[in-house]
Amino acid sequence: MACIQKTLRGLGVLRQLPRESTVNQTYCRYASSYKYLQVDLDKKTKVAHLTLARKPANSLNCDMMKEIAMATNELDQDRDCKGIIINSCVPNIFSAGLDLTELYQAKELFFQDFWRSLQAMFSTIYGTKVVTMAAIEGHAPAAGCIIALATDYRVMSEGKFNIGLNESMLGIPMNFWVKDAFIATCGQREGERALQLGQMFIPSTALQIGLVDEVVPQELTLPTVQKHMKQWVKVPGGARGLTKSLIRQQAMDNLKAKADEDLLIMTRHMLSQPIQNTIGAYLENMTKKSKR
Ligand SMILES: CCCCCCCCCCC/C=C/C(=O)SCCNC(=O)CCNC(=O)[C@H](O)C(C)(C)COP(=O)(O)OP(=O)(O)OC[C@H]1O[C@@H](n2cnc3c(N)ncnc32)[C@H](O)[C@@H]1OP(=O)(O)O
Repeated sequence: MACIQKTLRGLGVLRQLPRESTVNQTYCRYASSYKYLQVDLDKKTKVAHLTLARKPANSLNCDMMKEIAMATNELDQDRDCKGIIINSCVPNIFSAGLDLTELYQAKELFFQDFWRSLQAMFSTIYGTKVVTMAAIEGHAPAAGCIIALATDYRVMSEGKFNIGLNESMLGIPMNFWVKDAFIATCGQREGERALQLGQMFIPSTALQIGLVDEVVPQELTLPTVQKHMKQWVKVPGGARGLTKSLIRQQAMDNLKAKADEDLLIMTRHMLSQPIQNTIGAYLENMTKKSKR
């Protein structure tokens, strides 16, 4: 979609994307194109599955975020695609959020690329006119939650899983477009509470505050999303897509206009010694935990 490509180019990312739409892609082309994703488009149903596939936890490194943005963009331009379902091939984990090993002691240039890739991943999913849904079959902290927030409909599995934006608990201030996406989904009051407290939610509470739309047994999560997708793609795409754009355009414009400012602020925060110490300590804890 021209609008997304314009935004992405405005963000200064995805320079490697082709300018022209690549229609008539085959099933195979998608399946074999990515290192950290499986992308399968069923030309009959016109629904694609974009499966996050970076074991052990689908933590989002810079390349994976670029791949997600590229795959979404390709599908967005494919006349054979009307809907994208994002799910995970890692049992019990949708995504563990940003790859903290890449954020720890990151060099400034690398961090800039990393952060622009996060902006691009979000804005590509958020801005596509194609229907997007998330099948959240496990944990979805921080950037895992951000992917889900960018979609049109979220179904989460019952179980001892967490979803939410825990940044302030980690001593890191929220940035504007993540805050906006959360408030657009859950409302001002829930946003004020959840984001200041850095709250993580179990599925039933996530449902109560509107962070997810449905909670079902794990084995029914993907089938439930597929059922809803079947309904949504029946709605005439032009009208539905334009309505979606109308609703989301302002947030997209804001992100585009303030992307550089966001990058500057986040570079200052994330590379500061106190936050680097927090990330280091967090990583150490995770290593200790997985050795136990
Ligand atoms: C601290 C910096 C925050 C920056 C905030 C910036 C604010 C701006 C806006 C927001 C942008 C988004 C920020 C983020 O996404 S920061 C990342 C936040 N993520 C988390 O806090 C989750 C961390 N992980 C977990 O809580 C658990 O792993 C999880 C519940 C997801 C799964 O638990 P489980 O017990 O099943 O699995 P393990 O913990 O044993 O993990 C398996 C292996 O995966 C590695 N792992 C997990 N998470 C990450 C990660 N985020 N980055 C890198 N690696 C990760 C873990 O170390 C295990 O590895 P090994 O098997 O090799 O030991």
